[in-house]
Amino acid sequence: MDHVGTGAVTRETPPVNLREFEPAARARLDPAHYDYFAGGAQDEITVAANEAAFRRRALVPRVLRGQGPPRLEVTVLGETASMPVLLAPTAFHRLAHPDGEFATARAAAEAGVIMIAAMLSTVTIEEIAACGPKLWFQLYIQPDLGFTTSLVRRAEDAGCRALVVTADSPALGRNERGDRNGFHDLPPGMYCANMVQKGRQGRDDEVRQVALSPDLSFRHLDWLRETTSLPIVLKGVLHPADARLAVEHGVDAIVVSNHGGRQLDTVPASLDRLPLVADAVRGQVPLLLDGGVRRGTDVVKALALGADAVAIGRPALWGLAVAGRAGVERVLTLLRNELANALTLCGAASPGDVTGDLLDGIDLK
Ligand SMILES: Cc1cc2nc3c(=O)[nH]c(=O)nc-3n(C[C@H](O)[C@H](O)[C@H](O)COP(=O)(O)O)c2cc1C
Ligand SMILES: CCCCCCC(=O)C(=O)O
Repeated sequence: MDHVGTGAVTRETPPVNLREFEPAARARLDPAHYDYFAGGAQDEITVAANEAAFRRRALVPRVLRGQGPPRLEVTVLGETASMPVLLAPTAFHRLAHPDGEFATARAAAEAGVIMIAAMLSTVTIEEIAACGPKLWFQLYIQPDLGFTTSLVRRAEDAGCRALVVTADSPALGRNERGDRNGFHDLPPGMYCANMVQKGRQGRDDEVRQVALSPDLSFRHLDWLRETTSLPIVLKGVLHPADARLAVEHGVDAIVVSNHGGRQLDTVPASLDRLPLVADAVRGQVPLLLDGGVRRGTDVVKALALGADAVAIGRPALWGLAVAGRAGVERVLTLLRNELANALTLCGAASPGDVTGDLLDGIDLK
C-alpha cells in the first residue's frame, strides 16, 4: 500500500511537500510515462524557468496585523472554491494511475477546488462530472467545428461551468523525451474517451484523431462566443497584446501560461509575464496563472503580481501516481496548509488581502 492513506507501514518517507511527490511518483511509473509527465519542449529551459521565477522573488511580510487565521475561499467566474488553486488540465490520467480522472475528480470534489478537465482525458467528461467536482472543461478547438460543438454541448450538459480554450498549441511542442522513448501512443485499452464517435454505417465506435491546428485564430473564439453562453477562459497567453485582444473578443478570464514549458521552449516563465498581462488587462477579467507553482509562497507571489488564482499541473499527477485519489488529496492539503501559513506570516487575512507591496524587486539569486 502506498504511504498516503491507511495502509501498511512502508520504509519510504512520505512526501512532506509537493516537490517530494515527484521522485515518489517516478519510482512507481513506467519510465516513458514519467518522462511524458515530467518533460517539456526541447532543452526544457522554460520548464526550469517556471520554478526558478518563483524562487528568485522575495516576500516582504507585514507584521502585527492581528487578523486571525486566514480565509482561503475565492470566487472565480461565479464559482466559489475552497482556495485559489485549481487543477490545471492535464491529459491521460490513466497513465498515472488505473483510476485515472475518476481519482483526480473525487479528490477535487473532496477538496472543494475547481478541476479543469482536459479534453484529452482517459474517461469521459460525463464520468468526471459524476464524481462531483466543481468542473471546467478544457478544449482544443478542432477544425471540425461540428464535432467541437458536440464537445461543447457535452461539457454544458455535464454541468461544466466554463470552457478553457488552449491557445498555445497550434502545433505540438517538440518533446525529445518522447522521441527517445518512442512514446507516441497510449497503451492498448487506453484512449481519449471524449473523442469516441459512433462508427458510420453500423461500424464499431471509433476514436477520432486529435487535431492541433495552425489555422486557429481569434475568429474561432468569436465563433465559440456565439456557440455557447458558458464563460470562456483563454489559456496560454504570455503577450500583453494578446491579452488585450482576448478581452476585446469577449473572453471572461485569461490563464497566463506557457503550458508547463511543453510547447515553445525558451519562452519566459509564466510568473515573469504575469505583471505585463495584468497591466494590459487592468482588472477587466480575472487572471489565472500556471507553471511552476509548488509552494504556498508561490501562490502568494502570483497573487501579489496580479493573479486571482493559480493552477497546478504536474504536482497533481505526481500525487495521482503515488496514491490515486488519496495522493491528489494529500497534494492539495499540503498546498492548502502552506498557503494558510504563508498568508498568516505575510499578515494577509485572505487571498484578496495580498497586495503588490508584499513583493519587492530583490532577486534572491
Ligand atoms: C502531462 C501534462 C499534460 C498536459 N495536458 C494538457 C492538456 O491536455 N491541455 C492543456 O491545455 N494543457 C495541458 N498541460 C499543461 C497544463 O495545463 C499546465 O499549463 C501546466 O502543467 C502547468 O505547469 P506545471 O506542471 O508546472 O504546474 C499538460 C501538462 C502536463 C504536465
Ligand atoms: C495530439 C495529442 C496532443 C496531446 C497533448 C496533450 C498536452 O497538452 C500535453 O501533453 O501537454
